[in-house]
Amino acid sequence: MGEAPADSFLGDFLNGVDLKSKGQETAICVGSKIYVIGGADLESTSLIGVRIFDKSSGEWINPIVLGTKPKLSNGHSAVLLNGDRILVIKGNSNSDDCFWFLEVGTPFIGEQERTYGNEVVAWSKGVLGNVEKPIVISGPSGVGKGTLISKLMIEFPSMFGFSVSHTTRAPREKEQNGIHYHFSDRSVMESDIKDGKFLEFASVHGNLYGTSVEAVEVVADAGKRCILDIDVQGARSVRASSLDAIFIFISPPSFEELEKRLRARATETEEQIQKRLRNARAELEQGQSSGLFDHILVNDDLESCYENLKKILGLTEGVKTARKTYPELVDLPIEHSVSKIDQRILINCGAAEYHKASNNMYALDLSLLKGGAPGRTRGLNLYVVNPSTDCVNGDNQLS
Ligand SMILES: Nc1nc2c(ncn2[C@@H]2O[C@H](COP(=O)(O)OP(=O)(O)O)[C@@H](O)[C@H]2O)c(=O)[nH]1
Ligand SMILES: Nc1ncnc2c1ncn2[C@@H]1O[C@H](COP(=O)(O)OP(=O)(O)O)[C@@H](O)[C@H]1O
Repeated sequence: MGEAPADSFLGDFLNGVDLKSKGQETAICVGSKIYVIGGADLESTSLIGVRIFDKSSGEWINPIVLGTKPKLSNGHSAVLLNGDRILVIKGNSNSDDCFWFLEVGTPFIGEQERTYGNEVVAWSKGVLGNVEKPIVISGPSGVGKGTLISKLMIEFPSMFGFSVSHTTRAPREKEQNGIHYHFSDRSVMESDIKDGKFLEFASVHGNLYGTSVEAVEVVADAGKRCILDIDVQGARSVRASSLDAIFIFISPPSFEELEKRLRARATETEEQIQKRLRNARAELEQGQSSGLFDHILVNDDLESCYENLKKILGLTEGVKTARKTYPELVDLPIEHSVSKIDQRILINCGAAEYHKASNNMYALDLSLLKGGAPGRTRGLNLYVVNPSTDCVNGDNQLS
């Protein structure tokens, strides 16, 4: 791409609140860089593209773009938040495809830029409402993690979803691809890890295991609470990631009992059993002493351990369905304007007769934002503003 002096470049865009737009493109200034969002993506013309104009060098940069990219719409608006991420609001889209975040300076981006040695930006889709925190379950092989998770999924089918990991280990007799694991080639998995498609990965008992961003997202998008069965190294990586989760370590009543269960399961060769038992000692030590886990449960009697697990998860009698807190669906018109007041974004749809959105003004509360790239940005609260009864007072409070 050619060079363009910054001022003449910005002159092509309309002025707005932190927002300059030109047809289907918006330009947002962050420090010495201008992020131009819209237009053709390098991979596909149906996706929103991102390029950066560096004011200090006068050069255009094509950054590495991580995360799922949003589909192009006829118009969007963009607002800079906290100087490190850009909220993109797409017109003519349903509420589940309306709000996107382009991270440009978050700690995640800093980390990725160090890895890639290149300019990086990352998309994450904004999710309305509050799905409860994912649950990370760790513990040595044979302790009963899978058994406890199956019990939860059977008793609460609409509430929990399992994060299906990728692994390079061979399937066991009753395991199905895509249900228990995505059984993968090491080279494919390694290349996907390099492309930023994994939330975490680890080498466990000689094989590669990993949680893809997608595995967690599909569960959350279905409005379900995600359960991850991963090893202690994976739990540590998730703790350091943007995924805000509850961490539970399952411990055996004794090492002898663990060995008994592992042998009785009869799914591993003697050599594999020996390897798992060796690793179990280290895992038990780390799991119980690292402070990484919020809860440690001893799986002695299965039923009482299961009851304790349910207590931790707040599952009392009568709670059987997912508590979905999604607000009504909205379909914002292409022509809309946005303004930012503290942690709230006001979206003005203009006169009702010109568009099919059923309301004129919405407020998007961002004060409880959680997560972010490479996963989803959650906790968006959208509500209708009634101008005749609601007002924005001097403290910038919408009341
Ligand atoms: N880090 C990480 N560990 C995983 C993942 N999936 C499974 N594991 C862990 O890998 C270990 C071996 O799992 P598996 O081969 O199914 O054997 P099992 O634990 O004996 O049933 C267990 O500690 C799992 O928790 C993953 O996606 N990431
Ligand atoms: N509390 C328990 N008491 C006795 N056996 C158990 C208990 N929990 C699980 N098991 C058995 O131990 C074996 C290992 O359990 P599994 O859920 O496969 O462990 P993990 O997923 O942690 O590797 C299985 O045969 C399972 O039926």
